[in-house]
Amino acid sequence: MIPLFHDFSESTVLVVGGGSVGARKARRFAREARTVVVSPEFTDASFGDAELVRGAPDREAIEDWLERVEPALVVAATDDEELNGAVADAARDRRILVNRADRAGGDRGEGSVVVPATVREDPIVVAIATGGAAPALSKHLRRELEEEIEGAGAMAEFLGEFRTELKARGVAPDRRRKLVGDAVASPAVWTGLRTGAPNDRQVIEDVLDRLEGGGESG
Ligand SMILES: C[C@@]1(CC(=O)O)c2cc3[nH]c(cc4nc(cc5[nH]c(cc(n2)[C@H]1CCC(=O)O)[C@@](C)(CC(=O)O)[C@@H]5CCC(=O)O)C(CC(=O)O)=C4CCC(=O)O)c(CCC(=O)O)c3CC(=O)O
Ligand SMILES: NC(=O)C1=CN([C@@H]2O[C@H](COP(=O)(O)OP(=O)(O)OC[C@H]3O[C@@H](n4cnc5c(N)ncnc54)[C@H](O)[C@@H]3O)[C@@H](O)[C@H]2O)C=CC1
Repeated sequence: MIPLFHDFSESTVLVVGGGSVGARKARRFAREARTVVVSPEFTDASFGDAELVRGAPDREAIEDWLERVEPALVVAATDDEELNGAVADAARDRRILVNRADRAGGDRGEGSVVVPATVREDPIVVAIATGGAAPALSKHLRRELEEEIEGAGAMAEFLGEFRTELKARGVAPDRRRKLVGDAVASPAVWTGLRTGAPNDRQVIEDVLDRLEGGGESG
């Protein structure tokens, strides 16, 4: 399987099954997509901004749901393996992406997607999967990485502005690459960002002074 980042902002995600797994997936997708959850019962856990629809679709009713909702992705998260299989088959027939919560391993079939453990340090996103071998390990690594990359979001924002500034000043590509490489490896820049530098413009000026002055070339 190949990791990709997918924009769901104009899409619908259909979650079949309203238990704790359905709720977790619904919370995640509802951050961005219109998310509809169908289930005869819903757990007390939060479903985020998802729309909850009571129902217990069988194989045929699933076809109707897909036709009506036109989802970009379907999550099969019921405790009924056969129904999850029917959801996956129906989605595949229509070339809709499908995430089965009750299947592990690499042999997942066409159009399968896995929901990874995710670390967010906006604008940075890290996705972790274990090929289905051990989701608990994905969760464990996610927690470790959350600590590890603290502050990297601010660095990403800073470097984004820094690159724009260098381009605006007409700095040649080779020189730009060197300056950006030096900035990202500079302990002083990391410390400045982590201790809440006054503003990125000032940091950019300081970094340019320092780097162009040859004081810190990394
Ligand atoms: C294949 C996959 C399909 C998919 O769901 O996309 C899948 C499948 C299964 N998970 C199972 C169990 C558990 N899953 C978790 C947790 C998470 N599972 C997630 C993803 C995935 N789970 C995909 C593979 C990802 C990878 O490759 O690593 C995470 C990362 C994302 C998310 O789901 O949001 C989320 C952590 C989020 C976070 O905290 O960051 C825990 C831990 C817990 O709940 O505390 C347990 C109990 C402990 C254990 O069993 O490990 C079972 C057995 C069910 C049973 O016992 O019957 C199956 C089915 C099977 O194995 O057959
Ligand atoms: N991917 C993951 O992270 C994990 C996956 N699992 C797998 O996911 C499945 C679901 O896990 P939980 O949410 O903990 O189970 P659960 O039993 O709490 O929830 C299942 C939900 O499916 C609903 N349901 C039953 N028939 C339905 C139908 N015809 N249409 C729509 N909804 C229906 C039930 O009302 C219930 O709300 C488990 O069977 C297990 O195989 C379990 C743990 C973690």
